Amino acid sequence: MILDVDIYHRQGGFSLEVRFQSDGKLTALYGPSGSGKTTIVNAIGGLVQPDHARIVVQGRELVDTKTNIVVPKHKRRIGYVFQEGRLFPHLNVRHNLLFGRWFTPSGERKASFDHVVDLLGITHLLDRRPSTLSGGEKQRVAIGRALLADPQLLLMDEPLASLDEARKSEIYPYIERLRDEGGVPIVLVSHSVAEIARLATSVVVLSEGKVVASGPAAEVLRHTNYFAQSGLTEAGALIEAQVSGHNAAYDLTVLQARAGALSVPRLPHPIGTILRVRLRARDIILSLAPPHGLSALNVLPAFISSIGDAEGASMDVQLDCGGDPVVARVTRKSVEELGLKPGLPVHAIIKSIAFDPEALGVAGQENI
Ligand SMILES: Nc1ncnc2c1ncn2[C@@H]1O[C@H](COP(=O)(O)OP(=O)(O)OP(=O)(O)O)[C@@H](O)[C@H]1O
Repeated sequence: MILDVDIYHRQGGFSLEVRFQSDGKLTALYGPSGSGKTTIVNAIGGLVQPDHARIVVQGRELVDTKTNIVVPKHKRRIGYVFQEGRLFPHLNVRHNLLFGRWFTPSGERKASFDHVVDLLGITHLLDRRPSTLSGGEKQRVAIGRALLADPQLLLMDEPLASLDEARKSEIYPYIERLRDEGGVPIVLVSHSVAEIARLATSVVVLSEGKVVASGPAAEVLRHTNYFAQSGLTEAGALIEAQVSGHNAAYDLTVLQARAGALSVPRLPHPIGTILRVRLRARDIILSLAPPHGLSALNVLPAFISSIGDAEGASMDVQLDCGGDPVVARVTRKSVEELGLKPGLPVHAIIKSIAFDPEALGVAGQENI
């Protein structure tokens, strides 16, 4: 187990009472403002001393208040990346990166400088000062600095929150590589369902200091009711699909998933690339009969596997599309009128807009 967390902590009028485990390479903590995400991260990192807790990282007990174990912050081997990079302005990138190393005992220095610099694409920036870097470049250097300290866990507290959408998209591939090739598990605090759908392998959903759901990303994201506020419209299924061809005449790329073939606006990825595709529940319509005369390109045959509880006017209908789990958010009225029930064969019509570039990420092996 990478992470085993059990915390009870009161601060002011807020009480945090959380218990979760994660074996994911990238565990996302998701929840509205004030739900306790930063407090958890700070308790793991040693910046907050919880009232009662047991925190185990990679089998190493960092805190157990029952037996009075509290490993001091500087001995926890936890890397931190904050929202703003917090680089030293008077040091160039190379010296900022090397700064992280000084605190690691020389016998435990494993991360190779060249590998980290290459992984994050910052080789050409080594002689520059932080003031000359873009926001995204600064964050990549901050991540590199944390990695070079050879942490057992990397905590990232909304590392992209201060960046605009273009800069975020620029940095996602590096976080994906870090997740897949960096060898250090990551805990990422995020407000954005789109971001966690792209990056996370495990998700912990928090609300008012409690865990609402936790588990593999694909499983948690399929339940739209966990994302009751801003995230509701972003939740849905995560499936893996392989680029199987490009259609130059129509500017389309064809992806092959277990669920079937999916056409999306042309992508730059070569044939064979495995992508993580997000099918938002709100972008899926159900039909009993195979549709005709429809502009949507993607229609997948499916069976209803279960129907969730009603949430106001809507319900989540969980589908089995050739082995791929897909979810459609439909009105209660439609569920009744169409007679939807488990076992019924249906056709899932996917509006092409669901395949925006943000919904596609390169999938590492076994990440879904
Ligand atoms: N030092 C403190 N003293 C008292 N209350 C605090 C303290 N630090 C945080 N809190 C309260 O604890 C609660 C959880 O805060 P926390 O920062 O963990 O939430 P969060 O989910 O990370 O929020 P955000 O997404 O806004 O960063 C909030 O109600 C906050 O006001």
